[in-house]
Amino acid sequence: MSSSFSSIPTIDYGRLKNPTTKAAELIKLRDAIFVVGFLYLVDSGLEPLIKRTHDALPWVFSLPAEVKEKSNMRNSPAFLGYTQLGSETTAAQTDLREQFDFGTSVEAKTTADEPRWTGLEGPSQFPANPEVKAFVTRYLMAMHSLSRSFLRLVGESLSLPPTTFDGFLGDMDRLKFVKYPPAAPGLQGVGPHKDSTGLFTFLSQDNVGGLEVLNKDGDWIPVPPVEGSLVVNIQQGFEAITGGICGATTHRVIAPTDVTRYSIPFFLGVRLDLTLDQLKESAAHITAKIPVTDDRKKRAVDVPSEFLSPQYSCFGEAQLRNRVLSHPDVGKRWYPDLYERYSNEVLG
Ligand SMILES: O=C(O)CCC(=O)C(=O)O
Ligand SMILES: [Fe+2]
Repeated sequence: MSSSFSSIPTIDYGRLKNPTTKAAELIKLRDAIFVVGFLYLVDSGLEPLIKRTHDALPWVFSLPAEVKEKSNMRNSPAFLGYTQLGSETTAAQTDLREQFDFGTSVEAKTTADEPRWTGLEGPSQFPANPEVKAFVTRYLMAMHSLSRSFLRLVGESLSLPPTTFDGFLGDMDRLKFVKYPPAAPGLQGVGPHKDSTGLFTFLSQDNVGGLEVLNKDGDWIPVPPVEGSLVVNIQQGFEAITGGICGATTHRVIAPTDVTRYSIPFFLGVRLDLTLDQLKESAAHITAKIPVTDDRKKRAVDVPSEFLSPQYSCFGEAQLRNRVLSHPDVGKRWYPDLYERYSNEVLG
C-alpha cells in the first residue's frame, strides 16, 4: 500500500470473528488503520438494529420544537442534549445540522473541587418521549460491546496483546443522532475536523452521501454509503496513545442539496484523566511494539498528536477545549472563563 489512499477499505467483522479467516482479515485491518485511518466495517451483525434506529430518526427529529428544546444541550455541562440547526461551529464556520448528543449512563460529579473537565461526563437528557430513550439505550448497549471487541482486534492486528488498549477506555461513550437538512450547493454540513472525544468512531450514515475524508496528498476522498456498514475512524485519543503512528483522519460532510441526510455516530470514549506524562510513557511502550518501519516511528515523533501538546494537563482538558469551541452557547454558560480564553487563542 502507498502512504496515501484514494478509496476506503472494507473490513469484514464476520471474517475477523471466524478462526479460519481471522489472520488474513487482521492484516487488512492493520493496513486500514495504519495507512488510511478510515474503514467500512461490514457484517457487524447489528444491521437490523441500525436499520430500525435509522427508520426512527425522521420521527425523533419531527418531535415538536418545544419538546426538543426542553433537552437543549445548553442545560448540560457534559455537552449532552439537543442542538438546534446553526448552533455548532467547526473550523470557524457554522455547521448546517441539527442533533442530539447522548452518553452511556454516568452520574454527574458533585464536588466543586474536581477539575473542570470532569464535567464532561454526566447524565443524558432525553426528549420527553420514553421511546427515544429506549432506542438510544439499545443502540448504546450493542455498540458498547462491538466497539470493545473491535478495540481488542485492533490490538491483535498490531501484534500486541488483545487487552493492550483496555486500560485507556473512558467511563462514558457518546452517541449522536444527526440530521442535515437540504441546503444551497457546497455548504458545510459539518466542517473539516478530527474526532476528539475518544478512541474510535463507529458511524452509520444513510444512503444520501456527502461524507469525505482527507488523504495525505490533501485530496478529499468520498466515503459513499454502504448499506448496513459502520464507517470506523481513528479519533485523537487513539492517535495520542499510539504516539501519532495511527493518525486521526480529518473528515467533513458536505450538506445535501435536495434531500435530508441522517447519520448516527458512536464515539468510543477515552479516559479523561490520562496525563501527558502517562500518555507519553504509554505511547513509547506501544510504539516500540508496533511492527512498522523506523521511518514511520520517526515521523510519528516528529509530528506529535495535538493531544500530546504540553498545553494540556490531560485528555479531559484537551477535550473540554474542543467542546467549548464547538458549542459556544454551552461553553459560555458553563465554562465562561474558558470560553473567553480559548476563543481569544483561536482569534489571536
Ligand atoms: O454525519 C456524518 O456522516 C459524520 C459526522 C461527524 O463526522 C461527526 O459528527 O463527528
Ligand atoms: Fe466526525
